[in-house]
Amino acid sequence: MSDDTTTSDAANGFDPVRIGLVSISDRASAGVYQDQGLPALREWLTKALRNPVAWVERLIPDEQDGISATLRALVDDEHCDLVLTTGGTGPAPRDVTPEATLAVADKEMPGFGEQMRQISLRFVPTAILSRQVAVIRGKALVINLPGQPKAIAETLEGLPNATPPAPGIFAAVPYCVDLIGGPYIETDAAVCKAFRPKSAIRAPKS
Ligand SMILES: Nc1ncnc2c1ncn2[C@@H]1O[C@H](COP(=O)(O)OP(=O)(O)OP(=O)(O)O)[C@@H](O)[C@H]1O
Ligand SMILES: Nc1nc2c(c(=O)[nH]1)N[C@H]1C(S)=C(S)[C@@H](COP(=O)(O)O)O[C@H]1N2
Repeated sequence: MSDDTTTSDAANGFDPVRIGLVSISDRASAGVYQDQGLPALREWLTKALRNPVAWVERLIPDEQDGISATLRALVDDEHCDLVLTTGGTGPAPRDVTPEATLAVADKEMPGFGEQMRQISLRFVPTAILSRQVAVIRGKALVINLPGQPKAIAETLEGLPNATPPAPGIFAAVPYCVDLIGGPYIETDAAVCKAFRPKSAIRAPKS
């Protein structure tokens, strides 16, 4: 499946961003049930981001080589700045998303997986079953999220207002993308407040 469309106001003064979304599910890709992964990813990111976004979406089965090939294509050919996957992170025999992601890595970013499991433990005791990883490939950040559609918003947004707070992983994404030479990602603070050191913050757009 291929879909590359641009949404939002490209003339709003924010850097354009290319985002790859990959839903990894045997049953959704075979049409046994309707995919909810891509819509959930896109819905949350559309709320959270102020940049104009070009989306590149793929719905694929849990096949390790196919997942790696998709990630390579999104980064090397489609020039995505950020790629988010959903599904295939658990312990079942066909859950191979972390292996497929590590196979295309230049660098591992273990903090994302650690933080996601911390956040998810606030929602489900089975959070420890998710082996999600994040990696850098070239100038792109690739992050695995769990397959439950509701886990997408849970891990990206966290529980910033709970006691104690649990910052969502997306708060660290914009500065990570800065550091690898990508576009300056700006968020709606009401959905997700991006964390950057003061010296890395650009003047806000009016
Ligand atoms: N893309 C999806 N769309 C809708 N629901 C999903 C999707 N992926 C997972 N789910 C739901 O979350 C549950 C756990 O996800 P998991 O990735 O472990 O799926 P699975 O059991 O490996 O099956 P499959 O790969 O066929 O989706 C699934 O059983 C399903 O109810
Ligand atoms: N936030 C959140 N994390 C979660 C879950 C969830 O419902 N919410 N489900 C867990 C379960 S039950 C499993 S098996 C693992 C792996 O899921 P995956 O194979 O769908 O990626 O994610 C875990 N992490």
